[in-house]
Amino acid sequence: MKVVKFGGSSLANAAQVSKVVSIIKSDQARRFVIVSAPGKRFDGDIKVTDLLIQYANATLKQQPTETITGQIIARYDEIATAFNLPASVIEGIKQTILSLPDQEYEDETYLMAAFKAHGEKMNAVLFAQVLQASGVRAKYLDPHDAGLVVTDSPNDAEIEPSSYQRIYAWADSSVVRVIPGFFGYNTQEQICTFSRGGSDITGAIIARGVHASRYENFTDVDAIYAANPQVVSHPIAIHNMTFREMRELAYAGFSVFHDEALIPAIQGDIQVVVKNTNHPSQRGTSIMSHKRVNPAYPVSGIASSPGFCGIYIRKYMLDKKSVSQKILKVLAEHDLSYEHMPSGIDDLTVIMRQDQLNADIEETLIRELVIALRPDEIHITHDYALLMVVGEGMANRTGIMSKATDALARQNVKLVMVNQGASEISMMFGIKQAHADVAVRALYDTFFPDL
Ligand SMILES: Nc1ncnc2c1ncn2[C@@H]1O[C@H](COP(=O)(O)OP(=O)(O)O)[C@@H](O)[C@H]1O
Ligand SMILES: N[C@@H](CC(=O)OP(=O)(O)O)C(=O)O
Repeated sequence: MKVVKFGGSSLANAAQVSKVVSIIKSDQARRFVIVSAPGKRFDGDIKVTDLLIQYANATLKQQPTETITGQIIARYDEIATAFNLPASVIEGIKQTILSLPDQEYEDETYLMAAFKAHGEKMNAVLFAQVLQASGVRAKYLDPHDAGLVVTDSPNDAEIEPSSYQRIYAWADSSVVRVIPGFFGYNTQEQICTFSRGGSDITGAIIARGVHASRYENFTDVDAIYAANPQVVSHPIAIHNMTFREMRELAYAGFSVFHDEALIPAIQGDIQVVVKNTNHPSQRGTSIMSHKRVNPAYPVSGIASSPGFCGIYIRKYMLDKKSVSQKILKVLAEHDLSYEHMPSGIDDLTVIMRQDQLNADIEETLIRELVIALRPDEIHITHDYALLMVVGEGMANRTGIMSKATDALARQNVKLVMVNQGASEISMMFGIKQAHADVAVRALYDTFFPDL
């Protein structure tokens, strides 16, 4: 039995939804369908999740919301009309969207989570009706009834492992179950979402829960490519990759699959196949625990991710143990997380995601670090990107680092951080965000010559 997830691009309008119906009808093994909210129909369009975020913010600021709710409801109406669904379906969706501000929420963060989640919830309700109208025996299954319980972190939740046993109770369902992605409920029965792009996570959780033989993730590309196709033109497709390669690449910018979604798949040892809704017969990319490495191509992929900053600290006679403990304490007090902390004899840089900070938090952070560490120098540098070279074939190979740094030097890409050794299948560089695309292209041309 297979679990299939369709991303926002696959459900953006009625024409895309028709393709999804055909994909489900073409394989009886596709029993659990996870849906995202309608995504972008064209460049410059707005995803329903982003419209819902605007709606939540307008509600919180007590601003008018008619225009935004009109845009949200129109997205579902377009699909309901194309499939000739009864008027009661769109009426139900409309009333649910309009009544979101009238519900009770513990605070603003729970309100935001509940508004966002309704993009997927309404789409799953609608898509179950579309399937029925197309002759498929299908029913909506809410994450609550599926037993999908998550941690109490309204907009960045994680699965509670006890959920898997409850989900398993649905494994023998006699009808196709349509489940909204992206959210679950905490133990107080409040909606909490995963991080953005988190419908991939729901798909993997359901796949592990029902012991699926395969988790198919349908999107808008024929495969996962060795580099982002928006950066490198016509990159080579990766048809087989390992879980750990995908996890590192997803972390470093391959936004096609969420890095957290690999964890349930690894735990359940479930093959993940990324496929294209627009070309479902293409083989796509298979992600499993093992693969045969081609010695000619030790590198599988090159990724870059923007939005990092570094707090640079210089202190002579730096006692690493006490300094890092003090830094971690200050960060924890502000609920901030860091990604890397490379250090030298007198220097240390804390690399963090910049979206956690603003001018006020930065000022406080620097003030508290000065008090805690008495550094000789401290400053924050913004707009770094992390650049990652990943491949199972890199383990036990020499010369890869020098090839990479040579290629970057030829393009005048300055390295602010290098990390090799944390994982035997990857190396990481900190570079200026403005250099990221040039750097990805330089590394791609080096590791995939003549392709
Ligand atoms: N290495 C890569 N291979 C394929 N796609 C990539 C890669 N890196 C980034 N992407 C982007 O990921 C997009 C698909 O992911 P996403 O937008 O989340 O789709 P969905 O709406 O199906 O969830 C592609 O359109 C592509 O632009
Ligand atoms: N709709 C949510 C969750 C998601 O996974 O969406 P998509 O499948 O379109 O990436 C988001 O935009 O974050």
